[in-house]
Amino acid sequence: MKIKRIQDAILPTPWGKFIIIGFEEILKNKHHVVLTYGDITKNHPLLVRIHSECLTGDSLFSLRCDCGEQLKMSLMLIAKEGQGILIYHRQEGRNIGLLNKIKAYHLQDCGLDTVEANHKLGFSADERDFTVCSDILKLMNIYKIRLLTNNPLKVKILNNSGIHVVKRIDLIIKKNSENEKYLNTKINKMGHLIPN
Ligand SMILES: Nc1nc2c(ncn2[C@@H]2O[C@H](COP(=O)(O)OP(=O)(O)OP(=O)(O)O)[C@@H](O)[C@H]2O)c(=O)[nH]1
Ligand SMILES: [Zn+2]
Repeated sequence: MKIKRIQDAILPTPWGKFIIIGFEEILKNKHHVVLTYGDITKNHPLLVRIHSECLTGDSLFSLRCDCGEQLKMSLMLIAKEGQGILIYHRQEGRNIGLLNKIKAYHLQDCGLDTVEANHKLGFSADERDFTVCSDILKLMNIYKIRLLTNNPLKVKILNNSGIHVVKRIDLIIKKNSENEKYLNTKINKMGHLIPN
């Protein structure tokens, strides 16, 4: 396994006290973060969110996407349940990186959708690799999960990697005029299960 658990610490949030755990992806010198809540040895299949890094949505209040609201809702649902984990998967912009994502946003300002913009920049629609997520789950002895996501592809990828996703749980955020086109593209071109 190419990951190493580096350090645990307490992370108080508006929804309660989580434990933050820093992981290092050794060969890539890349850092990931896991938040756990409660006794995660209990109540398996465990409630899990794999949240892909979105600096603009998670930290800068962007309304272009649903990430910030999904992040908050995930932490709230995990705390409400009493135990669970969130993997903060540091593959910004579906793994094209922050600067390319800003280029993709500019192309979207010019009329392209999120998939067309990625293609124009020479990337596939989704460049993410979820191996590190299943490696982290296995390292933490978590093999059966209920996954918070609207993306059935994530479920398929995890199932194929030896993590049994017993249930997919919707994480629907209300559409607004700023994120409507983005969400509709995810529904129409990327197979996300979000009500129209
Ligand atoms: N390339 C690119 N990435 C984007 C764009 N908008 C958001 N992202 C990134 O998309 C990732 C989140 O992926 P989404 O497609 O929104 O959702 P998902 O993770 O597949 O599915 P959920 O589990 O339902 O959230 C984050 O890494 C964001 O930074 C965009 O316009 N272009
Ligand atoms: Zn986002």
